[in-house]
Amino acid sequence: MLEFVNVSKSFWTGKQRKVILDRASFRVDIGNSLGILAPNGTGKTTLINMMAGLEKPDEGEIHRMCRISFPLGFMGGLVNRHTGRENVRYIARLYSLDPDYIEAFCRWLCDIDEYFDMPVGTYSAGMRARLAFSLLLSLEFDMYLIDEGMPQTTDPIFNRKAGDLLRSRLESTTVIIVSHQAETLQKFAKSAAVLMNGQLHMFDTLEEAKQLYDYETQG
Ligand SMILES: Nc1ncnc2c1ncn2[C@@H]1O[C@H](COP(=O)(O)OP(=O)(O)OP(=O)(O)O)[C@@H](O)[C@H]1O
Repeated sequence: MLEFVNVSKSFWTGKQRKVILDRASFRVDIGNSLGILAPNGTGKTTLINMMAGLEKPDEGEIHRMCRISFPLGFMGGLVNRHTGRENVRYIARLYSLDPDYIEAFCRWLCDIDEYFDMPVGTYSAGMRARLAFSLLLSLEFDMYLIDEGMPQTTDPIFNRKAGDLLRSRLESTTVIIVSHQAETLQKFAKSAAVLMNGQLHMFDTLEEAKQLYDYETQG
């Protein structure tokens, strides 16, 4: 279970206060995958980062009662001066998992040959994305956080291999996915919400959420 209790978050831009959440309270239960609709620039990434613990709220409490993933596509956990192998073994130990298994899985999935044993700082953007994505798939979480659909690398073979794995994983787990369009949420969301005016408005179905979202964004 993931719970926000009276959480506020805003940014001061130098001219105005940009409010993302204003004393918002909601909870997401395991088994009830949630799709969150929000227009661009309203705080989707900030919200997902707060869920993951990457960003702190200004006020309020966030309770994480299960294993919550880092956001899909997040690469901040990789250390440039360490090799891919060192990075994934280190993270395996952080999660109390078998480093040999995690290394073998990531080596197989990201398929970057000798670069796996070279510092991550030498990788292309696509290689980094493949390593981060492989790492996420090698770890087991109770809830997966996804910002705007599946991240795509430019490698079609990797996309197919990793996409199939991700889809089968997500079908049997709990997903929180944020997007500015309902179609992206359709496949996974059991319930839905709209992020608006600092609040997360919860609905039982995506259709209901979409009605409010369309009304607010299209008039
Ligand atoms: N550190 C920061 N300082 C000031 N403003 C910020 C900061 N981080 C985010 N913002 C602003 O807060 C708002 C929400 O940002 P966020 O990236 O969460 O939105 P988003 O919905 O994910 O955007 P997009 O759809 O464009 O990716 C934006 O207006 C952004 O410019």
